[in-house]
Amino acid sequence: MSSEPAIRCTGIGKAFQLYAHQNDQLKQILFGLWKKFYKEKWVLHDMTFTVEKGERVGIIGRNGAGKTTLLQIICGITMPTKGEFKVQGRIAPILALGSGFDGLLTGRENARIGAAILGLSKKEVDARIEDIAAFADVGPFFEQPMRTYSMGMIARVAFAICAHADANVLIVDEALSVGDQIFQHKCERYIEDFAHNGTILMVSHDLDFLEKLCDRVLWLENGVVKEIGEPARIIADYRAAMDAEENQATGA
Ligand SMILES: Nc1ncnc2c1ncn2[C@@H]1O[C@H](COP(=O)(O)OP(=O)(O)OP(=O)(O)O)[C@@H](O)[C@H]1O
Repeated sequence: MSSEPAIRCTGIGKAFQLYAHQNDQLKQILFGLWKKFYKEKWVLHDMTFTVEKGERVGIIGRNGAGKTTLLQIICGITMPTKGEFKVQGRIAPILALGSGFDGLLTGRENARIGAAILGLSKKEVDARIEDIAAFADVGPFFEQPMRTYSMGMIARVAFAICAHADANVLIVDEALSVGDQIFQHKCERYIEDFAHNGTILMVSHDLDFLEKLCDRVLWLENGVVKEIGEPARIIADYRAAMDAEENQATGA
């Protein structure tokens, strides 16, 4: 087994292109060689960190800090503007997978496609599809088009596929927040179980769960790593910063 980390990010930066007017995008395509018709919005800056094989790393930070964007880069959904990243092993991107579902296809059809995208052969998909259905536990909706699903039901199917994909790197973006309590606990048990053998990189606002699960926590602020290290310490610092800001805002 190679001693390379499961995830290595080196100098990752991400800028989105913001267009002031709708037709600026067309102008950019036609005349972009001569003039820039967009403003760059940098949301990640020079992010360098590694996640070792078998490590559980949580990512925390305020809304808009760049957590989802970072996970999307690591999952290959969006490209970094600067820097490089490398992932060793098979990724299961929980929730990100759900955003690729086709609303016209049934849960079963999307689950088959999703599992294949994650690398399962047709034979493996055939063997696991009923287990995926049972894990998702959306009842007869599994045979209905996914446009009829609630957010929580979409998350259930996405999570179920990832849980059966033989992945060794689990990327979780707030997957638990949209599920009901029963499903949340089922996912938590699955994640805790997965943590015995696999690598986990997980974004969550559930600080208690991250503190219990993770070996390290990364605090992302305005697109930079503010702190990374021992969960209890980082989470205490983060809570103190949030409390101080809230007190300032409310004049308490
Ligand atoms: N496609 C896009 N185009 C322009 N800006 C974007 C795009 N996607 C995200 N952003 C911006 O990037 C920043 C980081 O967003 P991101 O979703 O990564 O934050 P986050 O930390 O996951 O937030 P939250 O906790 O609210 O989920 C935000 O300012 C957001 O508005």
